[in-house]
Amino acid sequence: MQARLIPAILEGKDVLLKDRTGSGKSFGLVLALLNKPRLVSKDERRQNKRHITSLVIVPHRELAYQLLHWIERMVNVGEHAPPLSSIAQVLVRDGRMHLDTGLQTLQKESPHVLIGTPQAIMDVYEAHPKVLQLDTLSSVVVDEVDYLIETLARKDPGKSFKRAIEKAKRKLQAHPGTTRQLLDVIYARRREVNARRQDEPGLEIARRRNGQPSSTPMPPSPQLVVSSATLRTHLRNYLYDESGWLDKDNVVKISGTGAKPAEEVQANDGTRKEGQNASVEHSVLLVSEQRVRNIPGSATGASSVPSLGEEAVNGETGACKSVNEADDIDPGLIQKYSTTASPYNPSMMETVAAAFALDVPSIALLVLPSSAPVQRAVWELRELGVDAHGLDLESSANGRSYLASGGGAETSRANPVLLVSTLATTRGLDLPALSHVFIYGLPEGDRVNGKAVDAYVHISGRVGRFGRPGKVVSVVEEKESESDSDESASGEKMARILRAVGVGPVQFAAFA
Ligand SMILES: Nc1ncnc2c1ncn2[C@@H]1O[C@H](COP(=O)(O)OP(=O)(O)OP(=O)(O)O)[C@@H](O)[C@H]1O
Repeated sequence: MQARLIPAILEGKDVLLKDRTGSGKSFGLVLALLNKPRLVSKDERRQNKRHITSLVIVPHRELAYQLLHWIERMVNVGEHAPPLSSIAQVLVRDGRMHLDTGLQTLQKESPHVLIGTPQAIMDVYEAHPKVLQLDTLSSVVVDEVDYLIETLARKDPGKSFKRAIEKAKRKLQAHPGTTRQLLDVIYARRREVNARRQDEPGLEIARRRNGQPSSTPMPPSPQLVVSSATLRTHLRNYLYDESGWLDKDNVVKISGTGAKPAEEVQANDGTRKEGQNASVEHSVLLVSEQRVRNIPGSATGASSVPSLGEEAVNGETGACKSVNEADDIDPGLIQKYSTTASPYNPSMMETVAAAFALDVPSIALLVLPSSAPVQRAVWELRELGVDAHGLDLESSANGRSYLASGGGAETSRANPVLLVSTLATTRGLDLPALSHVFIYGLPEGDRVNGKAVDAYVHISGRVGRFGRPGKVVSVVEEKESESDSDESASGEKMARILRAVGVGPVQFAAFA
C-alpha cells in the first residue's frame, strides 16, 4: 500500500486511502509528506521565509503528538538535525497547552508539515487567516476521515426510518462539522469549478472517459488525501460526487493489496474474512452482579498470553510510578469522587481490574465510551490496585516511551500499566507495546449499526498492528432478565458486531 501511496502523493494526486488498522497508512502519509519538496519563491528565499507545505487534520491531540514524535525521531537520525519546529508543528486545543503557544510558534516559523485538530485549525483560521497559508499549501491530509466527516448511509430507508433519516440530514446541514467547513474554505475554487462541470453531467462523463481536458480548468489547489481503515461507500460517494473538493481528473483510490497476515481468522460460521489478523483474540465478558462469564459460543483460546517478543520497552521495567505515588489526580477531584456516585458499573470495573491483573504482562489500554470521565475511571481502577493512567502522550512523563517502544514488548513488567482513553481519543493510536485492549461497554452505546462496527474495528485495531499478536476483551453488562437468545441483550449485540467484523469470540481463559 505504501509503495502506491507514497508515489501518488509525491506526484500531487488526490488520494482516497483505505487499508486495515495498523497497516501503516499514517506512517506512509508522514513519510510521503516529509519527502515533498519545500517550495519557496526567490524573494522569499532572500528573506529566508518558507511556506507550510502540508496541513494534516487529525481527530484528536494524541494522534497529532504521535505523528509529531514519529517525525522527531526520523529527523533526529541525521547528524545535524534541523530544529523540529521548522519541520513539523502541532496545533491542538486543550486545557494544558493553550492554543496561543502553538500559534506563537507558528507565527515565528512555518513548518514543512502542520498537524492539527479541526477546531484548533479553525480557531487559528478565524483569528489569523493568513497564518495557515491556505493559498500556497501543497497538500491537505485528513486522517481518520470517516470520524471527522459524517455522512449518512444512502440506503433506501423503510417508511418508519424515513423521518429519522430526514431529521439526521437536516441536522447535518445545520451542523456540518468543522472539518467540512475547513475543506469548504480550502477548496472553495475547486467547488465552483466542480459545480459548473456538474451542470453538464453527460458531457463531463464523456470527456473524462476520453481523457480530454475540460473547458473549465481546475484552479491550482492543494492535493487532498483522505484516509481511514473504514471508508464506507456513502462517505466515498459523498467525497467523490458531492463535496466538490476533489479534482476528479487526478484522483487515485488506494485500498489494501489484500496481502494477508500469515494466517487468517476463521469466523464461527466458517467464513474467512479478509484482513483480520489471526493472532488477535477477541473475547467478550458478560458481567452481572452475580457472575462473570464468556459470551456463549466462545472457542477455547490459547492458554497463554500471546508473547510479543523478548525486547524490553526502552529497556525499562516498572518505569511508571506506583499506584501510591500517583500524583496526577487533583486532590479536589479525589474528594469529589469519594463522595459522589460513580457513573461506572462497579462489577464491570472489577472485571476489568481482575482481567488486567491476571493476563496483562506489561501494558494494556482501556477504552471507555466517548464522553466518559477518564480521570474518574483512573481513580476507581487505582482503588482496585491497578496502576492506571489517563492516556497522555505529550505531557505525561511516560507518554512518549509508549510510542517509542520498539516492535516488541517486554515479556513482563514488574508493575503492569493500564492506560485509559475514550473512543474519542483512540483512533489511529500506535502503541507497539500494547498486548491487550479492554473495551468498556458496547462500542457505540446501545445500537448495533455500521458506526458501532467501525468503532469496534478501530478500537480492536490498537493491537495486532503490523502483524503483531494481541487480545481484545469487551466487558459488557448482562442484565438478570436477559436470556442468551435475547436480541436486545448486550452479549447478543456484541456477537453481532463480531460477526460483522468477521471474527469469532475466543474464551478469556481466566473466566472460563
Ligand atoms: N514501512 C514500514 N516498515 C516498518 N514498520 C512500519 C512501516 N510502516 C508502518 N510501520 C509501523 O506499523 C505500525 C502501524 O502504522 P500506522 O499507525 O501508520 O498504521 P495505520 O494503518 O495508520 O493504522 P490505523 O488505521 O489504526 O490508524 C507503526 O508502529 C509503524 O511504525
